[in-house]
Amino acid sequence: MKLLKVHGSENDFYMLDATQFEQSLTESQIKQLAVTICKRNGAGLGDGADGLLYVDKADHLGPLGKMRVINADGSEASMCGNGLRSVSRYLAEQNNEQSFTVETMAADLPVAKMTDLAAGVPTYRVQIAPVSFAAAALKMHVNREAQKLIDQTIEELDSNLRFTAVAVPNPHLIAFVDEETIKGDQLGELGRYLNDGHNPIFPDGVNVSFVQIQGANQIFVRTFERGVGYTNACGTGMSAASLISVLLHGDQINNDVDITVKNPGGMVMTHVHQFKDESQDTIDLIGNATFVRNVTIDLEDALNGNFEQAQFTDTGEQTSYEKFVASL
Ligand SMILES: N[C@@H](CCC[C@H](N)C(=O)O)C(=O)O
Repeated sequence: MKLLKVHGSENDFYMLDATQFEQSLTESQIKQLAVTICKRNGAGLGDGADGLLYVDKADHLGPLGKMRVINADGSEASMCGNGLRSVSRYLAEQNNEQSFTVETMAADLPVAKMTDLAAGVPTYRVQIAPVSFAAAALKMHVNREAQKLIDQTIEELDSNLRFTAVAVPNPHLIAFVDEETIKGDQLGELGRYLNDGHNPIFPDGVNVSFVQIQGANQIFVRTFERGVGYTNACGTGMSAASLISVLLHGDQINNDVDITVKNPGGMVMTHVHQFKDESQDTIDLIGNATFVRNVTIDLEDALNGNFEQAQFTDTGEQTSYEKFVASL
């Protein structure tokens, strides 16, 4: 089996092209593979990963391919912004196309190759959509079954932080904080509680992001992800944070020019497109799609967590990415 280790803003994944198999993997094999290879600290394949990007043929005419996203804990997500950039690059290079759509769980999304952010840093734009603020879409039960949560406190969580919840279409909970809070432990405490599978507010879990406004059209976002934990960046989280920044802090963050979104793993650009009907809103997410290494391993070995025979070949792209981050 061939795998590709990829990342977007150091949110890292193993990408698996399902078309290489004569017989499709079963659902339980896909989940088991994600859980086994993504483990960190030497327990998984290589340095592990935040998730598995499962690339397959599209189910219908139009898209160049289909992306499924399996988190490191084996749960499936409806969307992954950082992952979609790498999948877009993979499909672009396989099919010699620059602009096309990719099927995802909730929508076929337009993607395109862009000018590289820096030398040796391949860059793609992906659309993040559909957007919904509805509690039902978020599977959220908050503040006596409020239908939306926009810039409100949640007393059970914190009496000062003001939260906004939005599905893009995976669920996100966003709060604007100061520099000390963004660096502190509260994000992890909230993230662990809201993703414990028992809490009454988000029983299915939620991605939690703290956002700091750093200047005109510049924000910093740190995310605790559902199904993973802290990640270096979350593409849908940064897109959701950009939309909420425009909504709540339009004096500093607006749609006139791209928004610069810094994160612990690097930087992306976003652009929010707003419509009268907010369910039509979309966000462009522009950032690196770095292929770090090719991996070859026997499928049965990978499923059984036996990684001794795995072969790794670095692409050399990571050096260019690190140079780019150092220049920020
Ligand atoms: N890292 C991703 C989001 C992956 C899915 C998320 N953990 C979820 O369960 O919703 C991104 O870049 O968007």
